[in-house]
Amino acid sequence: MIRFEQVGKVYPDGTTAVDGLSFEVREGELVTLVGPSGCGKTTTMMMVNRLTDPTSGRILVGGEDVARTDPVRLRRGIGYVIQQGGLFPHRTVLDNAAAVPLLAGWSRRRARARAAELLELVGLDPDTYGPRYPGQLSGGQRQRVGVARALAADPPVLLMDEPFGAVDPVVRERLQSEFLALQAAVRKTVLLVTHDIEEAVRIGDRIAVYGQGRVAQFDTPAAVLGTPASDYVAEFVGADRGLKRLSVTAVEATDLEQPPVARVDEPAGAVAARLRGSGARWAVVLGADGALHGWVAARELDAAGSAALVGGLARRMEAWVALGAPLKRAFGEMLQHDAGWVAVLEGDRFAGVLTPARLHEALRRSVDADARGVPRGEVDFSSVSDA
Ligand SMILES: Nc1ncnc2c1ncn2[C@@H]1O[C@H](COP(=O)(O)OP(=O)(O)OP(=O)(O)O)[C@@H](O)[C@H]1O
Repeated sequence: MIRFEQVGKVYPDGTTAVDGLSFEVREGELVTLVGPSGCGKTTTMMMVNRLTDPTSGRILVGGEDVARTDPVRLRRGIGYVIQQGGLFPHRTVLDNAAAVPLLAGWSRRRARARAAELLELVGLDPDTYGPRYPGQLSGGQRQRVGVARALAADPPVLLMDEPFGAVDPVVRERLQSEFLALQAAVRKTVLLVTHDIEEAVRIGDRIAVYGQGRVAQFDTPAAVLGTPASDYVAEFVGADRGLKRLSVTAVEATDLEQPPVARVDEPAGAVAARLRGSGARWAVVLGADGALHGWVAARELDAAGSAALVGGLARRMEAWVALGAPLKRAFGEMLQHDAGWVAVLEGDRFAGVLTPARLHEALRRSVDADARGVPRGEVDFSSVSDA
């Protein structure tokens, strides 16, 4: 969808910003460009929508050479999100979000209706935030408006330059999750610049790791972490790449243990006897439909009358993740709730539990798979919640 063919850029003062760039962003794919400051990431991006032109090679968007495409027409199909949102300070949030459709000649009414829809989509209530000015928003809210504005004309391609750069780490992670959920729904072809390797591996389908003006490695996050192409890449992704791997390895069904299970409508006595038989100290409690209801301790079953129903004794399951979520999320849940395990759900059905030992095995499996070049289960980021 976006294809770089031997692209080079030398600025008029003689600075070589990029040299010999060749890679392709497939339709619906999110590629992150990551690298140290000044390595040519922004220049790469600006050549796609012709804010600057290459001095050698060519760039194709949807099969068309951008050098032969009228810049105005080209930019209509390419949303652009820049750091801090790049909003017009003297226009309301609603009018900022409506800016691109208005430029494209939509009526004010239709553009505003579309803007309101997009604000809603990025989690901003249009009635509350629409009439405000950018100065009256938090950094994270401004970024969201920036994303809404870029999406308003429904362009197939999105360029994002450090879109989550100007906010604190907690907001940043939330914006990333929200954006990934949004991207799962809208499936744009995205080129996203960041200098944060953590962000690059978390959200990229593939990553281009930049050295000075060149791509040092172009591959999936798992491959970049697992088998860095050079010492430069290894150093850039960092010594803690084992930890980063937690972000890109999914919780799979085979990682799970199956604890004893009880139904809400079972009497406590029967379940207590079952647990005594197996030596287990607790059981997972499921509703009649197989959905997770909570958990119950053997001690509490013993203390209750044997005819009491398990459903009334169960406690809420605080620590849980969805199947396909990254291991990092599962580990985070364990730490946050001081839990020895987390429940894993598939939809709202209980799939099993992940224990620290199983988490460690999953991580090993992921390292081994990379060593053998075996593709691993995909991390389902839509399952990443902000709770
Ligand atoms: N208009 C320009 N004229 C001359 N040199 C430029 C111009 N714009 C950028 N450069 C140079 O080109 C190189 C690449 O810059 P670019 O902004 O693409 O890097 P970057 O990787 O996006 O950096 P950062 O992460 O700091 O934004 C740098 O050496 C920069 O100084």
